[in-house]
Amino acid sequence: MDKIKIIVAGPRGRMGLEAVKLVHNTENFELAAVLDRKNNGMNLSEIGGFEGIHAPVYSDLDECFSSVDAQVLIDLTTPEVGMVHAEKALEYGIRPVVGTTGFSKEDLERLDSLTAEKELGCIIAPNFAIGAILMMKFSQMAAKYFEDIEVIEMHHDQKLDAPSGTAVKTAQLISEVREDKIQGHPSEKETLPGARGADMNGMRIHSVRLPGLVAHQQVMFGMEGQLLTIRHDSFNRASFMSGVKLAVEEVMKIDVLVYGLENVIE
Ligand SMILES: NC(=O)C1=CN([C@@H]2O[C@H](COP(=O)(O)OP(=O)(O)OC[C@H]3O[C@@H](n4cnc5c(N)ncnc54)[C@H](OP(=O)(O)O)[C@@H]3O)[C@@H](O)[C@H]2O)C=CC1
Ligand SMILES: O=C(O)C1=N[C@H](C(=O)O)C[C@H](O)C1
Repeated sequence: MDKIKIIVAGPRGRMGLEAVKLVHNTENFELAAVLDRKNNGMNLSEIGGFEGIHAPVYSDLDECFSSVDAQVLIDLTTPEVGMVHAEKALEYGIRPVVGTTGFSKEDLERLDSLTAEKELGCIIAPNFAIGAILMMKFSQMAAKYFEDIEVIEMHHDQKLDAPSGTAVKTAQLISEVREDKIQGHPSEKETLPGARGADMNGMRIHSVRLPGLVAHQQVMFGMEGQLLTIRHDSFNRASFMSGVKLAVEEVMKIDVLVYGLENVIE
């Protein structure tokens, strides 16, 4: 079987480093190149932490996509850059697997029409960890029975976007089965702005940022006399990698945009 040739964008990042290792260590994957805003023209193996992993480093998108023979781009950067990378990749016939979070509704719509136009698969996965996907699915199940819901997502303090992509996706999945409802006391007043968190269709989302954390979320469902809490914890970035592998394999089989790995996992 031919190997899937992959470009990783953001290789020096926390997730990018793990993704490079995953591609390097997976039998049917080949690391074709990396996209890095620094180190243009170097070989990845010359950069600290990547000894023995050989791949050309590009900083220019067009140069990279036009000269490298690749089928998949794994993007783990920032929302602004990730969107440019994904659009450009599709233009060059490369299928994006995007773990980067913080994309807007308009970004997703744009990628949806671009994938349709190009007839190429694209996967946007706010969370690659199987446990997190189950946490989201279980939350959607629970929301059929509990209408009062608060999401608490907790991350390391270097995270750029809030709320997390996972929290947004969780609230979207819940909104598919829950009637919009304003929660709390009808006359409640925030004496400190933001105290009640972000509001999505009446649900509240709270973002905690602390050093030492990796990625954690609990969804709390309240009802008279009872509380259901559904929680997931990622203690390291390796927890996301089986999902990245699955997404790369799946994106080769589809010709549409898939938003969320729950649509791929049975
Ligand atoms: N889907 C999932 O399961 C997961 C998704 N994520 C998401 O993945 C993304 C990356 O997270 P993480 O690895 O922790 O972040 P890091 O900050 O560790 O890595 C981001 C990388 O992007 C690069 N980058 C930043 N700005 C630019 C730019 N303008 N041009 C090119 N490259 C750029 C950085 O390069 P430099 O070092 O030069 O700044 C860095 O290598 C985030 O959006 C995060 O939310 C994270 C974990 C799991
Ligand atoms: O930035 C992170 O770390 C993470 N980002 C994703 C998100 O925003 O949900 C996935 C995971 O929570 C880790």
